Amino acid sequence: MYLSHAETIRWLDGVARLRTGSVEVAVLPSFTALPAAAQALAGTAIRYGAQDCCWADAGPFTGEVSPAVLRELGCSYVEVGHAERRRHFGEDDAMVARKAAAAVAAGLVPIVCIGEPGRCGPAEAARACARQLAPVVAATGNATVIVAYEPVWAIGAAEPADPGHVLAVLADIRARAGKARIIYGGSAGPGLFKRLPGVDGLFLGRSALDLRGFARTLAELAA
Ligand SMILES: O=C(CO)COP(=O)(O)O
Repeated sequence: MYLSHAETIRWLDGVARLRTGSVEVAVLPSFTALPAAAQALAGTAIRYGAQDCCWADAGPFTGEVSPAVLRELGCSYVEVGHAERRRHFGEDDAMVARKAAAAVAAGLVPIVCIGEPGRCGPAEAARACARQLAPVVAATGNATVIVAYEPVWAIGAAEPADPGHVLAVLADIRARAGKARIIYGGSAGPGLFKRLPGVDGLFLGRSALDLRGFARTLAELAA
């Protein structure tokens, strides 16, 4: 929720012109911009998705957005369990797991956000992530899932988490997450990817809003 609708449309037009090479790129704009994303990204390899969804496809859930409708709008992905959803909107691990399962059932790939809430060592962080991940793994089985490891304290911060910390927690997540791809988020941007060997991708917040920075990060992933 950093951009106005008009700014989002201009940003999507810029995203459509990015050179993605071999890198899989997906953008997750506000719900209200999804039809514009479909239009702007048509004919490109860039996929799009939403930042949240309901755990039900239809019914009396005023104000919620159905995963089936997201699929109908051409979404490939949906983010669930972002730290801000957990903190401001009371989402708990069980609810996030239900959302992930509903996304899978609707034909979407859930991007499930997990991460320790405060600064701590990698062992404690891994325990927090394991608690968040377990119900998701139980609810989604063998389905394709992307896990976004985002230490909550590194989101919106000046710097990403230390690569040593990230890689230690990532190893533990990988052991629990089956074949899920694992991406890192939390003040990610240019210069980070090469410092995180073994991570499957990056989850960009603010830095993607600057298209030149986005392009630089993409070039580093393609290298
Ligand atoms: O939460 C994030 C992506 O969803 C990360 O945001 P920042 O990259 O702005 O820290």
